[in-house]
Amino acid sequence: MFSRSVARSSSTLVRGFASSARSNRKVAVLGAAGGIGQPMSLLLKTDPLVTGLSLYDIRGAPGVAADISHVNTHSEVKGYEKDDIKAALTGAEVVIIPAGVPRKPGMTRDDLFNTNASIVRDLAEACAEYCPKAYIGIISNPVNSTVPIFAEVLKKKGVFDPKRLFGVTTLDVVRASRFLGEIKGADPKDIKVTVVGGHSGATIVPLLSQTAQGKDVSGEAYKALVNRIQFGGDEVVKAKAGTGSATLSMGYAGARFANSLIRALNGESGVVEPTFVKSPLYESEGVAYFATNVELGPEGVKKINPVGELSAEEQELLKACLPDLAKNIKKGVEFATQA
Ligand SMILES: NC(=O)C1=CN([C@@H]2O[C@H](COP(=O)(O)OP(=O)(O)OC[C@H]3O[C@@H](n4cnc5c(N)ncnc54)[C@H](O)[C@@H]3O)[C@@H](O)[C@H]2O)C=CC1
Ligand SMILES: O=C([O-])CC(=O)C(=O)O
Repeated sequence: MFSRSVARSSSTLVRGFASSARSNRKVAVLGAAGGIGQPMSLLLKTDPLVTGLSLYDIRGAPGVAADISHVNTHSEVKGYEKDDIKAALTGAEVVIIPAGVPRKPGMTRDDLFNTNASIVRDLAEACAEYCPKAYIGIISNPVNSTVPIFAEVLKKKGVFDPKRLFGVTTLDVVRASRFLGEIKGADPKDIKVTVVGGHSGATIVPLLSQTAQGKDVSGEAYKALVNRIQFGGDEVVKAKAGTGSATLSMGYAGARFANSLIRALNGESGVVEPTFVKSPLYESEGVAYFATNVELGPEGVKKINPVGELSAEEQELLKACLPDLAKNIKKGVEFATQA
């Protein structure tokens, strides 16, 4: 489906995965049999840069792996049962984690904390033990808290490297480019919107003023667009009416993030993805993790870009984001350090 020659000339998943120098890259997906895990694993199977896929879940991963393994691309696929996490993680260079429960209508992402915090903590312990040098992308919500939890566990185990841990916020930029494209009648592939902050409601801060197509959106249209980007997840939760949250668009976004990361690890320069990482930008305000455009390199995080020039509206959005984000981060840190 994604041919190598087409992939080389493309920078987006729409035409195929962007590709760079060939290397061996084993990717583990934890939560691989779930709503996100399955389509994301399928997309990773079609990525020419992924040479091995290790699919782990507490239930159902061997079946998903058997199914995906028939797709005729070169990578090897293996599925692992609940007690096989050691084998699943050993040798993994990139680990993407969508394990955990999704929202139902009426819930916030923070309402998932009680269930997902301990899932993420346990998976962090396993990663610390079996793949301490891996580059890890966290999808499990609430991302604003699960990333700090993961970091604290790695710190306790003495293996935390802030350059290797990422909260996956790619879906926010995917949505922003699609929604802005819709109102402008433009192809989303030509629209790049920087989205900063965190990954829930008011902590999601789109910087429309920094895009050619977004800077003249104003008044009610601006408010509606910002609201749709901030609450795009709720739109899907409502439409799915109790059966879950975004899975297919997240599978796409997660595979895109993994592809960018691997291209950077392979030495491609100029790979930039927005992602929620340990960041100095607002640390003095109690916000030790923050999403901005991050330049990725062979070491993982190469350069954390500042937010850049903000409009008056965006300054207000950022002001509203920071205290919420600080609370979410503190909650995660306290959970992991007290546990
Ligand atoms: N970062 C983001 O932008 C987004 C994050 N999410 C979050 O992703 C998470 C997963 O969502 P879905 O795939 O829709 O849920 P799902 O319920 O369909 O799948 C989750 C999978 O995780 C597995 N699982 C549970 N505990 C596990 C453990 N300890 N180890 C390995 N696997 C485990 C389950 O068996 C299940 O197969 C949710 O927390 C959701 O809120 C969802 C959409 C976007
Ligand atoms: O809304 C949710 O719960 C899932 C999510 O993070 C998203 O779709 O952005």
